[in-house]
Amino acid sequence: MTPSRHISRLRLTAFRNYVSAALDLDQRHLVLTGPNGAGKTNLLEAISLLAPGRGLRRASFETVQAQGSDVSWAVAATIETGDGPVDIGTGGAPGDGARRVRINGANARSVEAMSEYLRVLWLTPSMDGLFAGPASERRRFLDRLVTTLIPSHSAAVADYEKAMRARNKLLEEGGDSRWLDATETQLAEYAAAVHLSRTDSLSHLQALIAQSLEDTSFPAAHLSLTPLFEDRPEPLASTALEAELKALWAASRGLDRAAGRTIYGPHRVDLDVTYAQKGVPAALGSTGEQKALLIGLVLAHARLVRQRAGIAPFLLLDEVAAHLDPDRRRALFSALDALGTQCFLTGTDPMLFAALEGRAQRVTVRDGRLLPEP
Ligand SMILES: Nc1ncnc2c1ncn2[C@@H]1O[C@H](COP(=O)(O)OP(=O)(O)OP(=O)(O)O)[C@@H](O)[C@H]1O
Repeated sequence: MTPSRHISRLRLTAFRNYVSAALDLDQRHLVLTGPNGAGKTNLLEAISLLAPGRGLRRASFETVQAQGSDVSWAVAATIETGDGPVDIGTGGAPGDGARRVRINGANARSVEAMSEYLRVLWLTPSMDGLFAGPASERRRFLDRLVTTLIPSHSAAVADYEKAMRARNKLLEEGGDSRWLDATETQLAEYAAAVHLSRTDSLSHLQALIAQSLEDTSFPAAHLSLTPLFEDRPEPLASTALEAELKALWAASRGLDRAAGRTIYGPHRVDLDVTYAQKGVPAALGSTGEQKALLIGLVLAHARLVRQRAGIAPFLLLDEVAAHLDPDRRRALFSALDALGTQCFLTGTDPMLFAALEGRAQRVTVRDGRLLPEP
């Protein structure tokens, strides 16, 4: 059994509409209610920044700085790990596009260092259009999923994209073929790593979903990547995949030069999502059905992180309960309890969380102030 972790203290300074706020927490879930614009999502966003990346809004760090304040923004949390508390903090100076991370008072060597102590997953209303929206959103969703399992994945994707821009520039400038050879060798190395991490993570997720197909509270998804090559199967071994990609790019230089971009590669694949039981594309489901599928996916993802990384992830569920009928809401709360992880839920109506009874702490949010309820 994975030891449960929880956030026992949370502090926000000059973060969006919070001037300064602190909250003591126990192991239970946290329910945040309050009127529109109170700061509920902002608090979830603050927690999402305890993971690598730009958080659940994908905002720039200049934007999270409280407007009109010249105090540096900061989010700090004490995590109870089972081996004692760990203090994790992140923040940046006003106008600074970067952020720093501190762990137990010392500067961390990288943002990924936080992943040793906690993982964070989220579901927000902005993900509602995931299945019917552009492929780039699904790739981003997939890469976040992979990064929660393999923290170095986001850096691998960034390396791949950088090498691809270098290749595009060389093609545009009519670069020397030896430079192109070297760039494509490097690109193939990054591409194979990115692609294999994606396929590997998806196959683990699929295996875990298959084990719980009989639980129909939230429909199970079947996920697959569109093929990397149009006319042949993909090699499973890294070196063979690198060789195939290198050959493909060498052969498509003329085409890519004319197009002004690299046409083929892992940056073009799409994540196909269907209902596992019905085999129907996810995008054809009703609004409520798509939401239920997303919830099922996030629950499976959380179980996978717990199983593979050995850390039960914190779950941030923004305005999820409002979309569910009472039976599904109860099923969601039971599923959250079964995960054995601390969940943070938001909503405007406290009645939506009545079925959670004593299993959650409640906080009212008003104008960037946190008011715990007795
Ligand atoms: N950098 C910032 N500085 C100060 N205030 C900000 C900043 N960014 C956003 N806000 C304010 O935060 C508020 C939005 O908070 P948030 O999105 O957390 O609301 P919410 O409680 O989730 O509301 P809803 O129920 O409508 O989703 C808005 O009033 C917005 O103007």
